[in-house]
Amino acid sequence: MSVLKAHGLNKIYSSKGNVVNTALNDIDLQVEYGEFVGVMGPSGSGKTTLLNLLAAMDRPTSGHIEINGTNPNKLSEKKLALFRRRELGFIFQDFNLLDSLTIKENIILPLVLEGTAPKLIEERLNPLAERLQIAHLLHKRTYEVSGGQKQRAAIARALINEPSILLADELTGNLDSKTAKDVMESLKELNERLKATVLMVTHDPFSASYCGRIVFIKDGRIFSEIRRGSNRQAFFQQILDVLSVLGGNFNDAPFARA
Ligand SMILES: Nc1ncnc2c1ncn2[C@@H]1O[C@H](COP(=O)(O)OP(=O)(O)OP(=O)(O)O)[C@@H](O)[C@H]1O
Repeated sequence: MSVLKAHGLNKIYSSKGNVVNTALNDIDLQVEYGEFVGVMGPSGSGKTTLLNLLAAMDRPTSGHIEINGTNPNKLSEKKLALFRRRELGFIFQDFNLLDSLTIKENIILPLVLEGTAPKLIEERLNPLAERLQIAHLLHKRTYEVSGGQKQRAAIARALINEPSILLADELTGNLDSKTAKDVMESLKELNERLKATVLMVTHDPFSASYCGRIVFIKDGRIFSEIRRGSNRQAFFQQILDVLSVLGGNFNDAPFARA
């Protein structure tokens, strides 16, 4: 069952009627229920643009998107806001937690906004916090916990309303390599145990090696796609091989880890 279907996506940035940039060109992408998909590509290849379109933050110039059977671009502003809150979970590089709230208040915010009953909120929160190993931190403020713990809280917040798909943008970009590994292992476990469907944009081949499939884009087009076998280390090597063919700027990526 497909959770996400994108067909023939084009995005042209223009200014005063003049084409400034063709950022995406005829992108077809399908994500199945329970998949863990990575999107990689050199700087400027169109990854953020693609994520923005899939997150319904921006509209394609042409093409069609369907998430859980709904085309978000056909919704009114009000319905779109609800759609994004119910169907999509977001994880960002800089966590996007509210510093004035506790970890628990941050995590449950999407349910509070929905007017969910406190009992149901607790029933959703507790197993998720346990699984992400942040149950002991729920009453702390964001500045009292580490970067990895903040990102775990952000993952919990993204999953608490059981979205159709989790969209992540460089979620390990602000984490050291050991913390990045721990966070990716947790995300992989949530993907496998809860069948959380994940689409993640990343520059980091190590983080990407936790995905089940990687889609590479170059100059706004799909360049290639690889699937993981049982061995993560072998997949890591395969990713490096594609990146070396792909070229572009991956200098900030930690190539040495496996
Ligand atoms: N608002 C905009 N107006 C005009 N051009 C834009 C705009 N946003 C992005 N672009 C251009 O579209 C292309 C794709 O950009 P995008 O940010 O999607 O790439 P990216 O792969 O996410 O890059 P990075 O890895 O550096 O974040 C680039 O050529 C970029 O300069």
